[in-house]
Amino acid sequence: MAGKSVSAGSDEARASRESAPELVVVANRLPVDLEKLPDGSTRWKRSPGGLVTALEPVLRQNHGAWVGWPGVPDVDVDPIVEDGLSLYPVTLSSRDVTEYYEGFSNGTLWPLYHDVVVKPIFDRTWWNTYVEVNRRFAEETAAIAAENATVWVQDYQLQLVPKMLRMLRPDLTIGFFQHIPFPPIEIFMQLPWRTEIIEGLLGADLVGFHLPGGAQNFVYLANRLVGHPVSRGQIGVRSKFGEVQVGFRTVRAGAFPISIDSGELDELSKSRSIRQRAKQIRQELGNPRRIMLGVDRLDYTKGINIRMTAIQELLAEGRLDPKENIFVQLATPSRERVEHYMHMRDEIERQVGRINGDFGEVGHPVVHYLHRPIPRNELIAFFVAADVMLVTPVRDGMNLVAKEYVACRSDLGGALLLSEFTGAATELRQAYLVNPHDIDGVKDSLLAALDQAPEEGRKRMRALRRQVLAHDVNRWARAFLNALAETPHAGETGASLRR
Ligand SMILES: O=P(O)(O)OC[C@H]1O[C@H](O[C@H]2O[C@H](CO)[C@@H](O)[C@H](O)[C@H]2O)[C@H](O)[C@@H](O)[C@@H]1O
Ligand SMILES: Nc1ccn([C@@H]2O[C@H](COP(=O)(O)OP(=O)(O)O)[C@@H](O)[C@H]2O)c(=O)n1
Repeated sequence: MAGKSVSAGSDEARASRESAPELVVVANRLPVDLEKLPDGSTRWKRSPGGLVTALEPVLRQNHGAWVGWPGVPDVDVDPIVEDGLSLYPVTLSSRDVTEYYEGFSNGTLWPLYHDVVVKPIFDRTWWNTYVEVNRRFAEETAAIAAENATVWVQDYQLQLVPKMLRMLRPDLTIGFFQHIPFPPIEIFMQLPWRTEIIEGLLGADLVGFHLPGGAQNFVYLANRLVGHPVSRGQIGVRSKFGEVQVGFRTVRAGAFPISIDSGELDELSKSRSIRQRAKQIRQELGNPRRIMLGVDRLDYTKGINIRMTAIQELLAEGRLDPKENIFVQLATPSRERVEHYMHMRDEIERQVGRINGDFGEVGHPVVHYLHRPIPRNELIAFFVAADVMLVTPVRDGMNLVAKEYVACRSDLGGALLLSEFTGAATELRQAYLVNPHDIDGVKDSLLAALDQAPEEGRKRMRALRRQVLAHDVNRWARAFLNALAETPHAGETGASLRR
């Protein structure tokens, strides 16, 4: 792979950086996944998700590059170097996938950062592999980034990369964005490697979070665990950053709530083909009076079991008529070899079976459950068809699904039931907000959303759409990159980007 045998600081490496990328995104996954076909050949498939949509145009404008894992273990793929956007794959072995991705990232950090909803596993072997893989990402990035380039590291899988990268390439301007919640102090303090993680993040010039609370927690921990002087004021949204003084460097921390390509979704959802498909979906479901919808990765943080319990109890109490109300749950398979994910799948599938067993009829199940990825346009048609969208996580960094639903409702129809414990709830105040731990509250709000008067529904949806359409993903990326360009280090190195 390019640059691997050349040390980042050598003259040879410096010379080869003249045409090198000035903006580099580093993320656990590449924007494309390598797919292995039955005949043994491979092909690239675009990865879905807001991150790719957000960053791809900015990267193209700046002849940028993306460093990441191609999504399958044990494949050594060559970089794809193009004028627009270049891709630099980082190879992960099967052991890396088990210990760094499924283990430390998703068996330790994911549950710890999501309020310890399930018990995190603290395994020293996993930690060692996490360090080793983070080093590999840092080395790959150091080898390809242009002199004084801007590097934007993404998410909890790569929290050590900023410090490692700064040591290899002090000329770089480094940003980091955390896509999941950054936990309260008492929870974070459980982590045996808490100081190393904070020091890793402090290698960045700007550390971004979805919410001010996450940024505030980080600043506090930088003082408590590493003893750095820190600012004391309240951190705002896209403004009023926190500061940590690391020797002569000032590290900033800020809140930048991510969003979606709202304009594109709005347009797509108005197209004739999507409208027709939405109508057809209703027909295929037997033209029920009301359709409830859930769309999630199958993850225990998403509260899929909670909405099932609420529906089951409402049916049992006779407050929801199974002949008139249908629930569709679209669940994308996720992290399937991690134990807690297996348990959650079993629990959900038991609930589906029980509800249909108790309340369904032959040919008329109450719950329609699909466990597979859904094509983008099909998903949009479901959003258009649904009367109530159920988003009930026990904790979620943002939750883009909630914003996607709103963007797809130019007809001002539908209602959004939204957990208070999602990042999205801080912006989508006109949703039916619920505490997912309060099942009675969830049931009452679900009925209120199903029975809302049309004018009340339109009023809420109009306000929600105003928020989502005005704050799109492009604005998120620009706000972060502009703040990064204004950090003291960026000023010194003269980093400037076309944005
Ligand atoms: O890569 P996977 O292990 O398959 O997981 C998918 C992504 O899940 C997480 O998403 C988070 O980011 C979203 C966008 O900021 C946010 O809306 C959501 O609340 C988060 O859970 C994870 O953080 C990503 O790294 C994964 O790629
Ligand atoms: N069955 C599904 C479920 C989600 N998705 C997409 O996956 C993304 C999920 O983002 P999110 O922020 O809500 O949650 P995470 O899965 O990133 O934690 C959204 O863009 C969904 O539209 C999908 O394509 N198919």
